[in-house]
Amino acid sequence: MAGCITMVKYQGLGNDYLVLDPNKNRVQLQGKKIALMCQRGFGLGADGVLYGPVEINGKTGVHIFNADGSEAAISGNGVRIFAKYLMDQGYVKEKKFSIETLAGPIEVECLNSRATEFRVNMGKASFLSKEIPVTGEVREVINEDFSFHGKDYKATCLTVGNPHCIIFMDKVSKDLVKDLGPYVENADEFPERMNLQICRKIDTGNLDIEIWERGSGYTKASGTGSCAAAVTAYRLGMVESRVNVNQPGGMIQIDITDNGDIYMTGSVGYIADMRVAESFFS
Ligand SMILES: N[C@@H](CCC[C@H](N)C(=O)O)C(=O)O
Repeated sequence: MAGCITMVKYQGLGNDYLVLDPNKNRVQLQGKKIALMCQRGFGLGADGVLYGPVEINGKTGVHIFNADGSEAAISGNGVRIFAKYLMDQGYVKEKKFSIETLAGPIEVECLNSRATEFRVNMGKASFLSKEIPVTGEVREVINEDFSFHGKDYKATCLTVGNPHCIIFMDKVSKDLVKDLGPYVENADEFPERMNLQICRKIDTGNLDIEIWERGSGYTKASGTGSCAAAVTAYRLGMVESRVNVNQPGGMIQIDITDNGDIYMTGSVGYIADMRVAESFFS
């Protein structure tokens, strides 16, 4: 249809993204337009936008944007969604391939014929303050005292390509993370802002998390958030190396290898092909 932009909507455990393919559309992406696209009232409604396939470091890659238009180096659900998009569109025929992101190359493996299950090597985590980043002297930020919105918490911070703060609680809920999330996301200690997961240990093989995403707010699932929660619980000796991370949108399975690689296994669902009026981008 003349004068329209095509986008494809997918979800990973209810964490929904719009895929905008520059090979099929001539558009200039700007933060405020991404934010408008993601709005659930005046826009198409999504937790973020995946812009690709594009060339990153000479390889096939994707740019990942949050609902406020900010760019994230990595998204776990986003990478699984983009892997499905590449297969659905015929860009990729193999079952194992790599997707380049601003956090580096991510190895993905399609686990079924419908391309709805993927296993992803998300790389290694770092708890080092200067890599996350967290202000203050260089140290590992493990079970450290923080004060958010006038209340004291023990928190662990790490990067899995993007920054995460993990706070263990006896009870987690949507209300709790929505109350605390904005204060953690924008705390002075976090120069690049922060993703928050509040986390409850169910047993040595299961965690329960609620998520407040940097740049997107409350979401039903987070792949990198699942990795961050599992690796933190493992580092603190709370769980085994295989952890089911339960969250409102479903369960993501995390495997931590002896050399510290984090494997994430989870589902992806196609939602719709969308035609968007070009005026929407003007
Ligand atoms: N939901 C995503 C995380 C997206 C990026 C995050 N909001 C950030 O800004 O780092 C996931 O599945 O990892």
